[in-house]
Amino acid sequence: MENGAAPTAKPVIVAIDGPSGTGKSSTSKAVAAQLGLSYLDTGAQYRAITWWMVTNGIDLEDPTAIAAVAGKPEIVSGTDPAAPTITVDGVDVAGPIRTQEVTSKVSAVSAVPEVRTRITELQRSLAAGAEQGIVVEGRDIGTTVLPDADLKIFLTASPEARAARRSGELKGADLHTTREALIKRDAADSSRKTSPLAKADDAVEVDTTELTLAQVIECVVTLVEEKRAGK
Ligand SMILES: Nc1ncnc2c1ncn2[C@@H]1O[C@H](COP(=O)(O)OP(=O)(O)O)[C@@H](O)[C@H]1O
Ligand SMILES: Nc1ccn([C@@H]2O[C@H](COP(=O)(O)OP(=O)(O)O)[C@@H](O)[C@H]2O)c(=O)n1
Repeated sequence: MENGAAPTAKPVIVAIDGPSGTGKSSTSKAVAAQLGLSYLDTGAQYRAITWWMVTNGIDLEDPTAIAAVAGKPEIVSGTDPAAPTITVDGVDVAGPIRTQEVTSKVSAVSAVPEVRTRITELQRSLAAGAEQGIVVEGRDIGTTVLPDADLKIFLTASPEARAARRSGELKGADLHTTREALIKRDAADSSRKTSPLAKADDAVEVDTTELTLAQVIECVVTLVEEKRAGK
């Protein structure tokens, strides 16, 4: 090696997709932290643009109205897995993007092609700038945003397991209502025309229903290490 410098590993790009409550965020954050990679929660970006539209009184029943202002808010994502951040026009929206109102409206906003084009550009630019590599989680990362990712994972879990995990987070939330809302959002995300929630042909599917979070993390870390070792 010239100058005796240690060989630097090529940045690794990992795409993790799947429906709500399958463990994408928790797994992606932990894998990125363990392997020294950046981390991007793309759902947070769609939630952030939805929050801006709600706050600015945009008619979310009208895709043309959404498209007309899709370029207006400035969305900035911090990609440190130990402390991910999200701001809209300089305002920290990490809390407000998790309200029931935003959750119930995000699918309508994320289905609009102009919104997807805008957010996809941001995602590609963050992935390209990640020096060590990045774990990007969402719905269309392996299929559309980063089709050349080094590793693609598609997480699944039964609707019952996913609803139980979500209502555990939303303290006191009714299990049946949570399950119905989750199934409705998955259906909307899977059936939209532009870049729907889908498993890429070359993604590794991991059913997390019977696995602990620690087991899922270990499984993904092993898959990344195998890729890096060229297996
Ligand atoms: N394999 C698992 N077993 C049990 N709970 C899990 C598992 N994976 C994730 N969780 C929990 O389920 C909830 C939803 O996980 P999250 O990572 O936010 O999913 P997603 O990003 O796919 O919506 C979190 O409270 C998380 O701690
Ligand atoms: N790559 C992505 C990520 C999220 N989304 C949209 O953003 C919403 C919120 O995503 P999220 O990852 O925060 O959802 P949860 O898994 O936290 O429930 C999804 O329901 C989709 O409508 C998307 O369209 N494409």
